[in-house]
Amino acid sequence: MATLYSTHCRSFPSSSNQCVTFSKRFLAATVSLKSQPNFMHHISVHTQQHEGAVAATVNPVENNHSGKRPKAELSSVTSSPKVSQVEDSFEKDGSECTVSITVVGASGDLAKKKIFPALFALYYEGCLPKHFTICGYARSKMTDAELRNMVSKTLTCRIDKRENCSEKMDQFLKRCFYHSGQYDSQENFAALDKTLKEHEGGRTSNRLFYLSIPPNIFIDAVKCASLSASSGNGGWTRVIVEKPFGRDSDSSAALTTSLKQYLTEDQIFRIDHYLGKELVENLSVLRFSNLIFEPLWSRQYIRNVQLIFSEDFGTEGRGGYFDNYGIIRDIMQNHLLQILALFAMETPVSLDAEDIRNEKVKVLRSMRPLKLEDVVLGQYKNHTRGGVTYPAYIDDKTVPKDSLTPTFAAAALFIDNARWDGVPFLMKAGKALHNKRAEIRVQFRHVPGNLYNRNFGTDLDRATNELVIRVQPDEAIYLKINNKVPGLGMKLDRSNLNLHYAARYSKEIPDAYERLLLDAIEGERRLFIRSDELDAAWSLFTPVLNEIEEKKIIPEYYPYGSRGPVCAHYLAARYNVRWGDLGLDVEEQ
Ligand SMILES: NC(=O)C1=CN([C@@H]2O[C@H](COP(=O)(O)OP(=O)(O)OC[C@H]3O[C@@H](n4cnc5c(N)ncnc54)[C@H](OP(=O)(O)O)[C@@H]3O)[C@@H](O)[C@H]2O)C=CC1
Ligand SMILES: O=C1O[C@H](COP(=O)(O)O)[C@@H](O)[C@H](O)[C@H]1O
Repeated sequence: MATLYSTHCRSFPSSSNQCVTFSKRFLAATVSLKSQPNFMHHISVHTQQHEGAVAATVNPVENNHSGKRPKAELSSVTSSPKVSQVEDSFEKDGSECTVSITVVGASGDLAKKKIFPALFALYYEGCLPKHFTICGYARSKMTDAELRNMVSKTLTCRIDKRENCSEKMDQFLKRCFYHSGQYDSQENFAALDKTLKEHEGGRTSNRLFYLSIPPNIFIDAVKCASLSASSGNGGWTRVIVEKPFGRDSDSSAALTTSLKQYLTEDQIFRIDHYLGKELVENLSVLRFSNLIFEPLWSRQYIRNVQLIFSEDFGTEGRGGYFDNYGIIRDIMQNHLLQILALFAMETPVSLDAEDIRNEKVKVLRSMRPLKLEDVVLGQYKNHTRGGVTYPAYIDDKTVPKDSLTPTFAAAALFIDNARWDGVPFLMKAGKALHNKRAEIRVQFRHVPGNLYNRNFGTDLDRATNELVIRVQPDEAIYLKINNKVPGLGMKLDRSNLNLHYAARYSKEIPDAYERLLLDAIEGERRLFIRSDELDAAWSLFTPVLNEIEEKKIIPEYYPYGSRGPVCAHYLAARYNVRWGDLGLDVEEQ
């Protein structure tokens, strides 16, 4: 089974008698579960006729809501006439399971922009189970038809497969329903439970709640969902929680404690959507499946690592949320730190979620808490270019005029372990900069000796090998090397060995939310944040965040659309580093 690792879409065959169908990827990732007798006694695996799919029939080990994938079960069923008119997947023998996905906060920005489109993409790709229900839940009054109309505006057909798209959209929308209610009303959630049951038609119900709501109402919603709308008949109940997971160590711990009053850790899927991005997912593959990289992956050969995030727009309507958090909490403590952990962790024992997350926690716990002198803060100010005036951060109506909240930060972090001792991990994240980009840059040490030094002139950094993993946009992995310019002379040049995804693969890259939603449905936790990871992440940033707030540190003001504060260069220079994204080679622009 270990050789089955594959990113093939996980299709759900329609034959009955299969509560849960797993991807090859999942089977590979769960190899280590062999050692858990309870798991292997209750799972039988057989291959499907068609290429790429492997199905597993799972019998219940015990009947509870732990959210572990193997606990799905078969159930007896009674048909709901209302539902059976809509859905053709009802199995008369009652052997089917169903998944109900409730988007809590369905009227909001994230739901419209990301969650519903991702669910449609999964449906389009045949990745959802045969029988499923999607239910929007929010306080706004809406009919099913109004929800469908709202959702339909943001659904897109996949670029590489437009066939039957509108037909598929209609079919998908018929599976979408809406239920209006308060987030703190058990009664309203009990009514939701009733609606879900009607759609589930007596099948074993697996329930996924996606909390797409502001953090101050997370616990109310979790309490009500858990007490009044959990799966009641042997299926699992899982909750996807969106960031922010608190704003420092204490509030994060308090959130975890409150969540655990109603859910087990296994049921909580803390989402960091950067972990669902294709090139972040590829990081471990690149490193652990290519002999040429892993031996170089240490202080011996790597001079510094840079994690860079930039956006070419400001807070744009999200200032109310952002002002309470700032860029360090919004991007660094989660997205960039998660990438860093995956980049720097030791080889996990297996691809099992717990093995990977154990290694991530270890590396996070080996890091030094960030110090104020290793941080640069910035905030964007207005700027007029080409007759257009771009607003300052404090021009956002939801932001106080005297706000010191950083919209840009650069930081130098260190991992005090044998592999990374002394290697600066530089982070840079900002809004309203000159471009939109997320990338990992690995700068290698200079070649020892001076055979070709004079060909590089005085600037040895020009000759440094650099591996760039461009997460977005225009995904690519390229390695900067030195080579000879063809001809009779001896002139050296810099070139890129380039894996440019758009040129190499014609298939559209799935959105991060698609991968993560599918993982949550399948019970794959590898890309979700465990509570001890979260604690370790906050421990690194909480002291400096407190100090920034207590000392009211004034950020450096940078013009909207610029490259950000100049001080970021001084920070890098202190560690003998030059930001790789500045002197961009022509082919990188
Ligand atoms: N938008 C984005 O790009 C991203 C968002 N997130 C996180 O995802 C979650 C949802 O984000 P987003 O959709 O932007 O959030 P919204 O502010 O759009 O809120 C979602 C819904 O929650 C309800 N709501 C809003 N404010 C309140 C309130 N004070 N009390 C009770 N209900 C309220 C509203 O629905 P109704 O009034 O109908 O009940 C609203 O439509 C948040 O935790 C956010 O931090 C994370 C990453 C990116
Ligand atoms: O989590 C967040 O991410 C977005 C950036 O996500 P991307 O996938 O578009 O790169 C960021 O704009 C937002 O501030 C932050 O909360």
